[in-house]
Amino acid sequence: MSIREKLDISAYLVVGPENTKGRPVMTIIKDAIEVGFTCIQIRSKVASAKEMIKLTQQASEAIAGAGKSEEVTLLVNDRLDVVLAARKQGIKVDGIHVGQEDIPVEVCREYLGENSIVGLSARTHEMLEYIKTVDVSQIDYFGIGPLHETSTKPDCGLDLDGKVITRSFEEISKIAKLSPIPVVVGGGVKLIDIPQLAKTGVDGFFVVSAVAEADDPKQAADDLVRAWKLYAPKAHKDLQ
Ligand SMILES: Cc1ncc(COP(=O)(O)OP(=O)(O)O)c(N)n1
Ligand SMILES: Cc1ncsc1CCOP(=O)(O)O
Ligand SMILES: [Mg+2]
Repeated sequence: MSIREKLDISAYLVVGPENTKGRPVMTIIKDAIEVGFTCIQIRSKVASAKEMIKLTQQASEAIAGAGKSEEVTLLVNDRLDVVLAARKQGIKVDGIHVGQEDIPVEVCREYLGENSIVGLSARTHEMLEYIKTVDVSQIDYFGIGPLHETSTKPDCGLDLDGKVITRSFEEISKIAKLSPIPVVVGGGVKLIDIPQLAKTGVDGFFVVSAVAEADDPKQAADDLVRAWKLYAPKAHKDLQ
């Protein structure tokens, strides 16, 4: 099976050095992988290209060290240059996540090739219509949100008039039904949201602070994974 066919975005950690309260990014990534996170995105708005490549390499090694190279997907946020440079160095990195203001998905696909993951943040304005009608031929999943406003990304969900639009569970359910490709929801997601979020039928949740800022990141990650598996209709029930 190709990495695109077996993509699992059910428990998705987005993380960079600015999110960990000074703790090593790699410890948090290792903890998340160990308890069952299925996707890791390296995201930093402050790290240099060199630092991003190093983080990508360390994350890739952490995934391999856990024996999960075939099941945990490693993506880089925004930085096509970092993915290409990492691959050039022989690092296994599976693809990229981009937003509406980033490098177009067609360009990402052209440079990364068919056997890569390209994730896209859905447009905030008239999201439902956008999800129904946009050409998804180059995309593997949509990132949508926010569920709640979040200080991790204060501009998340900013509509054309400058107001932050959060998404209700009802709206998320509609999106899950209508989207031709998998959907992952993030932005303010906490453990308490997981039961309702899982029942909307989306394919997963993504978090930064619920894990990276937690007093005990490993416990927080474990709680999230267990809750998702308990409540998501599509999830494996192996932890019950
Ligand atoms: C899984 C996932 N979904 C959405 C985003 C947000 O991407 P974007 O809109 O490009 O914003 P930045 O993350 O680049 O600030 C994401 N990173 N991951
Ligand atoms: C919506 C979004 N997109 C990329 S980071 C982010 C914020 C998620 O952060 P948190 O899980 O800390 O609310
Ligand atoms: Mg982006």
